[in-house]
Amino acid sequence: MTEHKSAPDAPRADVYIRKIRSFVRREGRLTKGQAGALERQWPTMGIDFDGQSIHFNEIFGNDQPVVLEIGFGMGHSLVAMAKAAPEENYVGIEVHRPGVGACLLEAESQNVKNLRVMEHDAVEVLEQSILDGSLSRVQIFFPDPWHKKRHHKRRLIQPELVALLRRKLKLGGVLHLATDWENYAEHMLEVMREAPGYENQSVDGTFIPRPEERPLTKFEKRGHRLGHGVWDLKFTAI
Ligand SMILES: C[S@@+](CC[C@H](N)C(=O)[O-])C[C@H]1O[C@@H](n2cnc3c(N)ncnc32)[C@H](O)[C@@H]1O
Repeated sequence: MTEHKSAPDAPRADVYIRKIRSFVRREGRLTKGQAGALERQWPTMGIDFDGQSIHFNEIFGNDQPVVLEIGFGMGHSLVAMAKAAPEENYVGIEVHRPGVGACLLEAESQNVKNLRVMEHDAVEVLEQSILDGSLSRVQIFFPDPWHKKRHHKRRLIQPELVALLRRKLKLGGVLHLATDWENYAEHMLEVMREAPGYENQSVDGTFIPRPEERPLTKFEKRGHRLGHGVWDLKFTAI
């Protein structure tokens, strides 16, 4: 694994993997609380995306392991995980501004310090700014399932993305995925089985039991209400 890009501050225009977005930008209105938290906390907890390399040790002021969550929604589970593990650094990337505001509001009320957030497309951040071998864990919980077959190409979990994530993970790092949509769970397993450089942590080569460290997320609760199952996958970078 390379620890650094050869030209650390050059945008990686050569590695763009796709233009199909996994999200539709919604102009959600911020609550007063979310807007206030964004204003107060962004200067310390926000990372502006500028296409340049991000050096986590400089941002956090230490070299603790870094956990990245993609699409954290309202961020409550991300804040709970960061609070429960002060010996790790957490970075969340989300495109939905009210979610970013809600996450900062929760982080503020929980006095969480080992968390930074970005408001941008995670795929672009990974392609352009996150250094190879810099992540200890990546978690993607309940990504949009894009139910209709003609929309499956919008699903975040695709061979190109998991290959990109493999480069960003350290050796021995972990990719943790969860979904409440059976067809997406099968798709994730298929993609991961074919992905070079990963080993399934499941004893039977499929899914793992729900890990205790994953707090209940908003979308998991919604899945329960709708009578959906939940599928967790954990793969180690080898
Ligand atoms: C179905 S929600 C799940 C939210 C949360 N993980 C949960 O379980 O409650 C998926 C989230 O992923 C975000 N998202 C989708 N594609 C993204 C991308 N490329 N970069 C960052 N966030 C993304 C969406 O804005 C949305 O908030």
